[in-house]
Amino acid sequence: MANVLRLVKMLLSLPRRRVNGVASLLTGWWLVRLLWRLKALVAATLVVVFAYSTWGWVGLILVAVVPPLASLTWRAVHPQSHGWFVNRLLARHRLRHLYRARWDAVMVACNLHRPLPGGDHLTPRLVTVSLASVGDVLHVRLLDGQAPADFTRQADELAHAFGVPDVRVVAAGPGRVELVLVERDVLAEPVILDDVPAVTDLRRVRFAIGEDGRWRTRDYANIAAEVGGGVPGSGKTAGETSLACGLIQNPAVQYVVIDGKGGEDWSWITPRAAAYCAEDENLEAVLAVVEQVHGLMRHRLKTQKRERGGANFWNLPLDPAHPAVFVVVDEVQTFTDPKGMDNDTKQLAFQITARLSALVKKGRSAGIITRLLTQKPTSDALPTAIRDNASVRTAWRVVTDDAAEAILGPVVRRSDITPVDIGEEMRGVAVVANAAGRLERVRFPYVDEHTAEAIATRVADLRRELTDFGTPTTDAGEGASGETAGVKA
Ligand SMILES: Nc1ncnc2c1ncn2[C@@H]1O[C@H](COP(=O)(O)OP(=O)(O)OP(=O)(O)O)[C@@H](O)[C@H]1O
Repeated sequence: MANVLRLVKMLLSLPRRRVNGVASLLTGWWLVRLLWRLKALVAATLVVVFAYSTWGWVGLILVAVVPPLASLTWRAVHPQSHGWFVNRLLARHRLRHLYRARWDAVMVACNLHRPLPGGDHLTPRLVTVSLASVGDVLHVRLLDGQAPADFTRQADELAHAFGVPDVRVVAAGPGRVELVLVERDVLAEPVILDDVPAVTDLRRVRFAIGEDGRWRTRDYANIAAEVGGGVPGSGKTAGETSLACGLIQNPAVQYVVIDGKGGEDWSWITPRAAAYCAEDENLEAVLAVVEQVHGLMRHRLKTQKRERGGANFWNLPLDPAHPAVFVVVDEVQTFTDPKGMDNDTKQLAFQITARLSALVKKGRSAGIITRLLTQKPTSDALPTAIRDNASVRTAWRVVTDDAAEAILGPVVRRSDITPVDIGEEMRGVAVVANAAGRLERVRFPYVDEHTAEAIATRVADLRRELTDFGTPTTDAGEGASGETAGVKA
């Protein structure tokens, strides 16, 4: 009895951790914990033992051959789900064995912990890891009182601690942050598509890939107009082409293209375009097309509520009988910059600019989205009345800060990210404002004109005349008729 009392006394005098250790040793709990930690190994061993004891050597051969064969078959039949599963396994493995093991030490070393009285400390919680083409993404729950900016300040230290060239910090919602461990610049390589999926939801239209390797989307229900600019050959037309290839596959979308270059950059869309005009000199033809779209806008604004039950196009169901109309004006400076024009042409240019300005200002609730592209992003080429009403701006490579500001606005002067830094060889890379209003670099995918033409031909039966939707016919110029070269309306 005295011995038992002595033992109890001794246990009570031991520190709590050591008591737990002794209890675990005596009850065998340590064995359960060890087996649980090594559960994958234990399960594999049990399968091998079972196979061998049941089928002998044949069982062992089956165990060695069946899983890789099953995996290969799965990958061949459904590569997406196979890739997803493998990535998940890999991400879990890295979370447990690579990142969680070092997380506390890294947080302390980078001063992102919070010391507690008594020498202990709290660290932000590493919730999970996902794999992106740019590198691993760590999903972190912040400590109370922390903000993503605390991590942004320590991005350099984090990059050194994790042994990667760069760490990008992305706010991922209240109390959450994502650390993107950048191992490669995904924007350095072109993204070439040999087909483009149809856009089914105009509120989530994929348009480019961000620096984390993920697609960026736009909500076209909230966009009246876009402006885009960049030096010749920077990728404006190609960027628009890849976007159009997805949109034209939607029966509730019609496309109008006016190409101020006067070339064949957009000829691929002819089979599917409700109106196509590649005139750089016959401004009457251009005005005729713009008048048609403007007429459709006015018609919708005046009749939509009475005929369809709502004044705002985007509150009504999307319907091929009432399609969203995308109007692309490439090299818009051809029509808006009056320098060097004779008086008659100036008059036409003035009318075109006035109509475009009205479309930009009032088109949204009529379901008309105007997209203006220019290689000359100055106030002559893009009148401020138009530019300032365009909520989405895309700057491909430009060479001056003034040009960058002309497209993106004054925000670019305060940002580390600027289209002036885009290298000449990085065609298709642009700077856009993300949903939070911050500038970011993206890469537009590239679809060659033959692929684009094949897509347009495939869905040519979705093409409708603008006059089918209540647009008054126009006699503004002979160039507006379908017979005139380069014009189809
Ligand atoms: N996203 C891209 N990925 C890879 N290459 C691209 C991309 N975009 C454009 N390019 C390359 O750059 C070339 C020029 O592109 P594009 O015609 O779109 O330039 P642009 O800015 O519209 O020029 P311009 O103002 O002279 O019309 C393309 O023919 C293609 O070779």
